[in-house]
Amino acid sequence: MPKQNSPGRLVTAMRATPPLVHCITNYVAMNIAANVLLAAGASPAMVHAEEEAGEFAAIAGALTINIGTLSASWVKGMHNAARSAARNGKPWVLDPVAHYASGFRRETVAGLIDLNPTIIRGNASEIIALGGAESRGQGVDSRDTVEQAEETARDVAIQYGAVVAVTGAVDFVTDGANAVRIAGGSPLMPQVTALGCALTCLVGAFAAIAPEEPFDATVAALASFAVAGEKAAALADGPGSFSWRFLDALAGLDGTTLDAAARVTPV
Ligand SMILES: Nc1ncnc2c1ncn2[C@@H]1O[C@H](COP(=O)(O)OP(=O)(O)O)[C@@H](O)[C@H]1O
Ligand SMILES: Cc1ncsc1CCOP(=O)(O)O
Ligand SMILES: [Mg+2]
Repeated sequence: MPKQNSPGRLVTAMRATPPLVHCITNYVAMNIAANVLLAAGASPAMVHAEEEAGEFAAIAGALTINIGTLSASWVKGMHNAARSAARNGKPWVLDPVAHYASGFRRETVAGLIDLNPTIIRGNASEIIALGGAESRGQGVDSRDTVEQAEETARDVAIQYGAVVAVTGAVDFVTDGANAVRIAGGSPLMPQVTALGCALTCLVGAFAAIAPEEPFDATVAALASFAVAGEKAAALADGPGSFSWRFLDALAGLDGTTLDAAARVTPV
């Protein structure tokens, strides 16, 4: 019998019943995010048009919203989708990519947070800035460490009633009361563009599998990336070969392997 909190049980459940995941993500991430979801056993759909995003969120198991490449029309689609997810009791995940970089991004994230994301996933600079603390972030990459973001992550989780995941060398997940660190992965991961965005979509896939357990769903997604990343890096020559090896490693991951290899430590 798997342990109650084992991330592997959610991997097994996903392979048994592939969830439909509604992803509003950026142009850079669309392809790799869809491939990551397929490798993990989920069914991705990239749907951002304001004319259909609300309708689609109602039929998907979960929604993910990423502000990486914004336009006014996309923001309307995001609002329609987030409102529809809330109306239909579907979890939704926010990825506030470089939200400190412009007024448009700041306003967009403020508006989306008002729509109550279930989970927020970002790198350290993004989460620090979300809590109003001093962030060194400029573009899409983090310039801060996860450790520096942990206290703010707890505050953000409490303030917005969301599970908050900060990713980096060692990931941190909190709902304000509970917290874990997840070790693993590889320094090659931030060398492959949009892997963080793809992870946000995978968090959505696990949230669709376990909508009542957003904390465990987030841990399962991050632990899957940590274990697959470590495995891929062991044989990779650089970011190019890492990228395809990572997809293969994710596709080969099953629940038992994940539970044996995941390094999840309560804080
Ligand atoms: N130095 C590192 N060592 C190991 N894993 C890392 C490292 N940096 C990032 N990762 C992993 O890369 C993935 C994407 O995280 P991150 O790079 O923080 O997101 P983003 O692409 O949004 O900035 C996560 O699974 C994270 O754990
Ligand atoms: C390069 C770039 N520019 C806008 S979105 C994007 C991708 C960011 O991906 P990630 O947040 O996973 O590094
Ligand atoms: Mg990112």
